[in-house]
Amino acid sequence: MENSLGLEIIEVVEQAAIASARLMGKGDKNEADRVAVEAMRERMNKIYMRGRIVIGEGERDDAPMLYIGEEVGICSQPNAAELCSIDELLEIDIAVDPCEGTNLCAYGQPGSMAVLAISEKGGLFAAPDFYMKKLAAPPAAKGKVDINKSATENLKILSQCLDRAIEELVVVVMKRERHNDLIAEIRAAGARVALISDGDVGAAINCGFAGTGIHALMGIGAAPEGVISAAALRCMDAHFQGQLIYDPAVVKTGLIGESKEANIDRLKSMGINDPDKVYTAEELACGQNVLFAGTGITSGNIMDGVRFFKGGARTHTLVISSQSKTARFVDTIHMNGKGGTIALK
Ligand SMILES: O=C(COP(=O)(O)O)[C@@H](O)[C@H](O)[C@H](O)[C@H](O)COP(=O)(O)O
Ligand SMILES: [Mn+2]
Ligand SMILES: [Mn+2]
Repeated sequence: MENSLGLEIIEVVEQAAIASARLMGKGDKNEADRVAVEAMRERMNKIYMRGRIVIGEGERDDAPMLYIGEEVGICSQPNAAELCSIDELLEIDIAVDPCEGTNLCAYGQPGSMAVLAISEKGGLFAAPDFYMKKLAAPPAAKGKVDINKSATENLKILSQCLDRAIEELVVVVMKRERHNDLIAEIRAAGARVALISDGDVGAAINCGFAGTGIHALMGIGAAPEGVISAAALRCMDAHFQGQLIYDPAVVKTGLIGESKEANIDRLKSMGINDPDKVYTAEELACGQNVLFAGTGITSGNIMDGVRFFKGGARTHTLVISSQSKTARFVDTIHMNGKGGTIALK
């Protein structure tokens, strides 16, 4: 999968990032999202693959978005058998967030990125558009920290696993009312809190690398983003746990259905009978082969954002593979064919 689709998948996130980056700082998050979706779909439909979106923009069957269940790629066409090889006809599941951190992009803030994860059919958890309580931590703490433990206990464990004082730990938390108690607890335990307005996929991935200055992600974000984060962290052997949040009272903001009871029924109808189950990274991205790719739209801790120059654009992409156990940084110069000097710096 990595060999046959790797480069194509990189171009999918690169094209989405370039499209969104043209709208960076324009204050229009919906448009930044729309162009990324269109660019992603256009590029995906040029790939010899039989793809199905399992995490996308929702079940909108006639919306011009990458909707859940949408089939993408040349080998999804009815006459695919004539066009594609047996390998290309293998079904691929895809989780996308064409513009993760639309607000960040729209307001010219760091950390927005175009991301996706792929695996063979059934290899990614088809999470409902609910919220998810998340815990991400570095490989050294994998399986040792636990989302069922308090933040205070987890910070003690992290401190031992990383061999640094709690005061030297930084935990990323989304700045939301629902996290006020969590933030107070982390601070009281002695650790430092990095508050983010958006973009918890990037925050989770930061935990997988040493040297980012980020040691954990705690709190509640969106479930689809949780699956994409889990895919990346599973490939890195880092820690990720997620638990669906179905009670609107816990989330405080955002619309997640009429009531807790109605949400439990919705989960049951999707085959999720234990709504309180804690999922590991390996359960959320259980495929034998999992590939994550993300291109910076605006610059962040790990990836540079898109830089435009007279003759084209330059992108920075992170590709993480469970198959080859690699995290690759791909620095691409896109030439628009109209001449102009390529700036190396
Ligand atoms: O910040 C986020 C927004 O994602 P997007 O809509 O693709 O730009 C995500 O990283 C969050 O995980 C999540 O969507 C968020 O926490 C849910 O929104 P909110 O109700 O504002 O907390
Ligand atoms: Mn997102
Ligand atoms: Mn998005």
